[in-house]
Amino acid sequence: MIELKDVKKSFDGKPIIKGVSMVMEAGKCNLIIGASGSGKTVLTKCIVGLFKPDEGEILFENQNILQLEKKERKELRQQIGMLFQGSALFDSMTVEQNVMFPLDMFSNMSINEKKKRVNDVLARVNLKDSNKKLPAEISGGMKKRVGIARAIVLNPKYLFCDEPNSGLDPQTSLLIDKLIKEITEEYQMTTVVITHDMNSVMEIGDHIVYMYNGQKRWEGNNQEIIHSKDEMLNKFIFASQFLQDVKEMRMEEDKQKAK
Ligand SMILES: Nc1ncnc2c1ncn2[C@@H]1O[C@H](COP(=O)(O)OP(=O)(O)OP(=O)(O)O)[C@@H](O)[C@H]1O
Repeated sequence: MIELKDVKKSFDGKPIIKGVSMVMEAGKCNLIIGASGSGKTVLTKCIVGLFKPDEGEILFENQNILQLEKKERKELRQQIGMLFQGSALFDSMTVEQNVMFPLDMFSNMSINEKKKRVNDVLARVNLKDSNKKLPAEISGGMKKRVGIARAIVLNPKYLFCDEPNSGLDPQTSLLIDKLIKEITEEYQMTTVVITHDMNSVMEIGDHIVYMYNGQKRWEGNNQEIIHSKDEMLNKFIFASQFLQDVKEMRMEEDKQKAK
C-alpha cells in the first residue's frame, strides 16, 4: 500500500502539486488520469523518489520514503518496477539481456538462476522464443511485454506504468491492460498506471484518481465514474458524443439492475 498525505511540489515558486492525498492499495490497479499538464507525471515522480516534494508524506507500507536513510531508500527503490512510456528498452541488447539487466545490477544470482528467472517472467508475459531477438525485431505490443517482464523480474511490491498503451492498437492495448491487471492480482502488487486511455479506465480502473490543475479532483472506481456528476471529469472522460452515449446506456443498465 502507498499512502500520500498532503503532498505539495512547486517549481520556481509555481505550485504544480497542490496538496494531494490518496491511498493506493495492494492488488489493485490505481489509475491516475487527467489532462496534459495536470501534474500526473510530477506527482508520480514524487512518489518514486525522483522529485522531492516540498511538503507532505509519502508512505510505502507506513514507511515515509522522505525520511529513509540512503541505504533503506535504495532497498525500497529495488521494490519498485517501472514500465516507461515507449518501453525504453536498450536497442543494442537482446530481449533476454534487457530483462536480465535489473538482475545483473541488483541480484547475486548465478547466471543459470538469472536465465531461469528471465525465462519464467518472459513466459508469464506470454513471450517465448524471442530471447535472442533485438527490440527492433519485435512489435510494439511485444516490446511492452518485454518492458513488463523487465519491470517485474526483481519481484517488486510496486509497479508504475507510464501510459502503457501509448502507440498500441486497441486490441493489443486490451491485452496489455489484462496482463497488468492479472499480474497485479497474482503478485498482490500495488500498481499505479498513468493513462489517457478510456478503455483502460473502464477495464482495469479498480481505483481512479482524476487530477485537475495539480489537485485530486475526483476519485472512485470504474463503476462509480459512470455515475459521476463532476462536470470537468465528465467532459474529460466522456469527451465524444459516442462516449456520452455509452455512459448514458451504462447508467440506464445500472438503473434497471438496481430495480
Ligand atoms: N522539472 C520541471 N521543472 C519545471 N516545471 C515542470 C517540471 N516538470 C514538470 N513541470 C511542469 O509541471 C506541470 C505538470 O506537468 P506534468 O508533466 O506532471 O503533467 P502531466 O499531467 O503528466 O501531463 P502529460 O499528460 O502531458 O504527460 C507542467 O506545467 C509542467 O510544465
